[in-house]
Amino acid sequence: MITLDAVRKIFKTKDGPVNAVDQVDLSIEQGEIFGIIGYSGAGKSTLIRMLNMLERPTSGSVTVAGKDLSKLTKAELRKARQEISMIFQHFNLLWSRTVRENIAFPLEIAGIGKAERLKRVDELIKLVGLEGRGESYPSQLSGGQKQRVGIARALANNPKVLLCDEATSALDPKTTDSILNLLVEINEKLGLTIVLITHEMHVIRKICHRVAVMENGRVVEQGPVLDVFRHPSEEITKDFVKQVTEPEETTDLIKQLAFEKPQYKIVQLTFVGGKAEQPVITDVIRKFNVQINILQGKVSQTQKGAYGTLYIQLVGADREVSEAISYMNQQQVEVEVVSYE
Ligand SMILES: Nc1ncnc2c1ncn2[C@@H]1O[C@H](COP(=O)(O)OP(=O)(O)OP(=O)(O)O)[C@@H](O)[C@H]1O
Repeated sequence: MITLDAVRKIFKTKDGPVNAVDQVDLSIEQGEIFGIIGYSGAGKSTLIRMLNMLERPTSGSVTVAGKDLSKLTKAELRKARQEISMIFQHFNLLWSRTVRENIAFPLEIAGIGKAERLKRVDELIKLVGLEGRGESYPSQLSGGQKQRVGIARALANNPKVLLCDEATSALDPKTTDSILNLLVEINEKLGLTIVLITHEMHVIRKICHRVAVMENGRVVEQGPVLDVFRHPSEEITKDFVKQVTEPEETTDLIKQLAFEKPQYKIVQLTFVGGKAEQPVITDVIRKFNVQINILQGKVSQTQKGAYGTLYIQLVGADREVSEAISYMNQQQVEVEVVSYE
């Protein structure tokens, strides 16, 4: 559905050229929810804005639904943009228009007649769960409701692709969850391709099928979400994965234990599915003369199944502990001895 081939964007500034996006290749399938994660300044906004030519690449090509966007005339681009909608962190609603009028706006621009417009607005209001709020003004809505208007407006002309620019970053965790659930619902119901940018790994974890990690304008790692969670290869990806799997308190506790009792090993077990770790722990206790203290455990749900981490402390003689670790290494879990030097 979307192909980026050697895409670069260089901004000319008074301080010299800025390489915002540097030789990015990406391929996003139809019907996929694809996440791009990176810290501030990594080039995410610039990249997503090139997917609808709000920003033109300095070189390389962006193909969406079979069309090379940089080769389109102005009129063709306007038409193509009806198929590539966007929602924003700060909603970008028209404040003097009601919810219904905001949603109707792109339909007016597309020249849709009044009767059809009214019918379509009713459908969209229902789709995003805003029944009864059609006559309200944006200033009378909560953040989550405003984003629902943004989504309804973006869907008005039946786009093929929805671009989400930090769409939940201004929302509290509960509202974020409800908007993410709505995006999944739309993806499944309409078969819409969704590309989102974020700096929050739990957004990726919760709704994305695949993820690309950006750093200094480049995509440094990409893959199915569950694979990236299990085997992050770059340091930056490991940091993002920790946002979800390793709360700060755990890090502090582990550091303290490692300092106080350096002779005991602390091990992180990673497993896919909810039950995999249970037999391993029982087996280790039965087979080896070690005591196991469970420090922290967490199971996170992704679009493609559950992913869990468990931190344990192994207490026992060196040899028994090493043998227990080798044994765990041979089981259906990934094992990493944690150290904080
Ligand atoms: N219009 C512009 N002119 C000059 N430099 C720009 C422009 N837009 C972005 N940049 C620069 O390009 C780099 C990437 O910025 P970009 O906004 O794409 O990153 P980001 O990952 O989206 O970060 P953030 O989430 O903070 O917006 C930054 O160094 C930024 O200063």
